[in-house]
Parts: sequence; structure tokens; C-alpha cells
Amino acid sequence: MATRLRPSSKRCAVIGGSGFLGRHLVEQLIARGYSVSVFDIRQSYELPGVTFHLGDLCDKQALLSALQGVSLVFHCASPAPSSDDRALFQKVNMDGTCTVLQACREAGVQKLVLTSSASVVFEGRDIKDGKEDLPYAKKPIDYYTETKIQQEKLVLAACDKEKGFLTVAIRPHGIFGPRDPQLVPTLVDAARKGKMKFIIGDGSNLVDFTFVENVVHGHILAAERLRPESPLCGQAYHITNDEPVHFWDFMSQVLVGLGYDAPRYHLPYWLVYGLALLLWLLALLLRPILQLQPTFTPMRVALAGTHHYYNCSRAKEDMGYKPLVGLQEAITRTVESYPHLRQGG
Ligand SMILES: NC(=O)c1ccc[n+]([C@@H]2O[C@H](COP(=O)([O-])OP(=O)(O)OC[C@H]3O[C@@H](n4cnc5c(N)ncnc54)[C@H](O)[C@@H]3O)[C@@H](O)[C@H]2O)c1
Ligand SMILES: CC(C)CCC[C@@H](C)[C@H]1CC[C@H]2C3=C(CC[C@]12C)[C@@]1(C)CC[C@H](O)[C@@H](C(=O)O)[C@@H]1CC3
Repeated sequence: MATRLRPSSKRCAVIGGSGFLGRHLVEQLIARGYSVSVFDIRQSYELPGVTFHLGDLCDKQALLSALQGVSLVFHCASPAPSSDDRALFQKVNMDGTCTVLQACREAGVQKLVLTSSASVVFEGRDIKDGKEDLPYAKKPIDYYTETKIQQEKLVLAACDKEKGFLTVAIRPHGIFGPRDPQLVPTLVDAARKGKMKFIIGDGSNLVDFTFVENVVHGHILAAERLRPESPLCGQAYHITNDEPVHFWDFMSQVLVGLGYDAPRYHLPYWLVYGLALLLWLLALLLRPILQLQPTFTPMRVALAGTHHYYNCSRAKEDMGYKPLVGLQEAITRTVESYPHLRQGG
């Protein structure tokens, strides 16, 4: 019989540790004296103190070998929202998360911190200062959101103090920062194609964008405060920059910072949303013969034209969370980190 290593409290695993958030989390964990095993389908960097285990999180045996001697697991793996692949989201975010839970229990892991998303409550309608008690979206706009809801439910329901397996979910919103493959690159790509001239709606909608280092801080606080007697067990926590900003001001700051023009002309929200829906249907119909990836998806248009900002006082009260980096500094640092995406660069 295989011997099980005794879990050490400073030994953790990051599932999805090769990704944008995962890598920032790994770097901070190393700086705080943890030894880290990264489990991912790819290896995107090397770092002293980090061991890479390549595998799919749907494969329990592969997970089990990576979780040996680990007491704390962060699960921040997911297919990219832009893939819009229902089968893949179900397999990885739902079935795969069940496998992660089984593997954690079998390997004797004591704590699991899930990266969920504030979007689990977003249905395309305004959310102002939303608290964690908002109901899950009944009609999620895309497959990504649909499976993130199921994933969060699975993880929170698995919290079991008697069996010594504690879980918590972090719900960040609009993560940005250096090395993000999604927000800034998509924005710049759209600007280069001349698609960022327009403001969707009247431009007054307030939203949260959260600097990646603040999201990492929230994850580590949650892990360290998660104990049998703490209020964190089986709960979800919003982690934001706590500085809602006008969506189009944020986009303009990033674009202008990189040398592009800010969007200027207004288009009615419902017109753009309707067009995005038509385009999505067309892409779905043509999928067997042609792979279309529209820039303006219904989800992106909804996010660009509504209020969606969240209250993070639960995280402040229960885990002493406070953003470490303010929004202006975060935007400056992010813009500076993308010299290759500058206009003419
Ligand atoms: N980026 C955001 O704005 C945002 C906001 C809220 C929540 N989240 C959540 O944060 C987490 C991290 O997102 P990110 O932006 O860093 O994404 P990312 O794509 O950069 O990282 C995800 C990582 O998961 C890995 N992965 C995917 N499928 C896997 C599988 N089957 N087995 C093992 N590894 C697999 C990928 O290889 C990648 O390294 C995700 O769970 C996402 O839902 C992201
Ligand atoms: C083409 C324009 C209208 C917009 C260009 C920028 C967009 C690519 C981003 C603006 C808001 C971003 C965002 C996400 C992806 C990238 C944007 C749409 C998420 C949907 C990614 C997944 C997360 O879980 C969501 C969350 O709740 O944090 C993100 C919400 C914001």
C-alpha cells in the first residue's frame, strides 16, 4: 500500500497555477514561505520552490500524486470564458471539480479555497453594491457562468467540519494586472480593428475591476483564516478593489495609456445587445463548418452596459481584507506592463 505523506501546513497546491491569477498566487505564496505544487495542463514558467505536476484535473490519479503531503489546495483552474464550449465547461468546472473534491478528501487535504466569480449572480441586469446573499443567476448569460455557479455550490456544500475538510469560495470581479491574457489583450485587439470607437449605453454604469494582487491577498487571507471555528467555513466572499469605477472610464484609461483613442460615440445598449445575440446564434449555427469568435458577445455587452459592483464588507469583517493596491496605481502598473501592446509597438 502506498504511504501517505503527513500534510504540512506550509505545503500547498495550486490547481491552475500556470494561469494568470494562479501564477501571481504562486509567487506570493513562495514569498510567504510556502512550498508550492502547481497542477495544470501546461507549464508556463519556472520558479524556485515550485514543483510542476502536469495533468488534467479530471484525472483523479494525476491529482492524487500532486496532492501528497499537501494540507491546503487552491483551485483556480477553468477554461477561458471566451471558449464558449459548453461540453468543456461542464467537464472541467463541474465534473472536474467533483474529482478535485474526491482527490482532496482521499489525500487528506484539510482546506480548499475555490476561485469562484462574482458573476455567479449576474444575469445582465444592474447590480449595485451587491452582497453575497444575492441569489445565484437563474438565467446565466453564458456557459462559463452557468458552470461557475454549479462549481461554487459543489465546493461550498463539501465543507465538513466533522471530517476536517474545510472549504471557502472567493468571488473576484474583473481581475486585471500584468500578464492578464484576457482583458487588456482583448481590448487592444478590438481597438486595433477599429471596434473601440463606441460607448455602449450612456456610459454612466459603475463596475468593479480588481487588481490581481488584491485578489491574491484575498485568497491567502481566506486560506489562513479558514478554521473549524471561523465564519468562513462553507461561505462565499466578494473580493474587489472596493472602488467602483465607470466601465468606460476604466476602458478609456487603459486605451489612452497604451496610445489608443478613447471610445467617443454612444450606441443604444439594447441595439448592441440584440446584435451580439444574433451574432452568437450565427456563430453557434456555423460552428460545424466555421469557428467564429465575435468580439462583442452578449456577456461582454451586458458587462459593458450595466452596473455591476459588489460589496466586500463580509471579507473585511471575517478575514480583515483590505485592498493592498489602489485602482489608479493598479491601472498605471498594468499599462506599463504591456509595452508590446502599445499603439505602434
Ligand atoms: N480573469 C478574471 O477576470 C476572473 C474573474 C473572476 C474569477 N475568475 C476565475 O479565476 C480563475 C483563474 O482565472 P484566470 O483569469 O487566471 O484564467 P487563466 O486561463 O489564465 O488560468 C486558468 C488555468 O487553468 C488551467 N486549466 C484549464 N483547464 C484545466 C484542466 N482541465 N486541468 C488543469 N488545469 C486546467 C489553464 O491551463 C490555466 O493555466 C478561474 O477559475 C476563473 O473562473 C477569473
Ligand atoms: C469588447 C468590449 C465591449 C469589452 C472589452 C473588454 C472585455 C474583454 C472585458 C471587460 C470586462 C471583462 C470581464 C470578464 C472578461 C473580460 C471582460 C469582458 C469576465 C467575464 C471574465 C470571467 C470572470 O469570472 C468575470 C467576473 O465576474 O469577474 C469577468 C467580468 C469582467
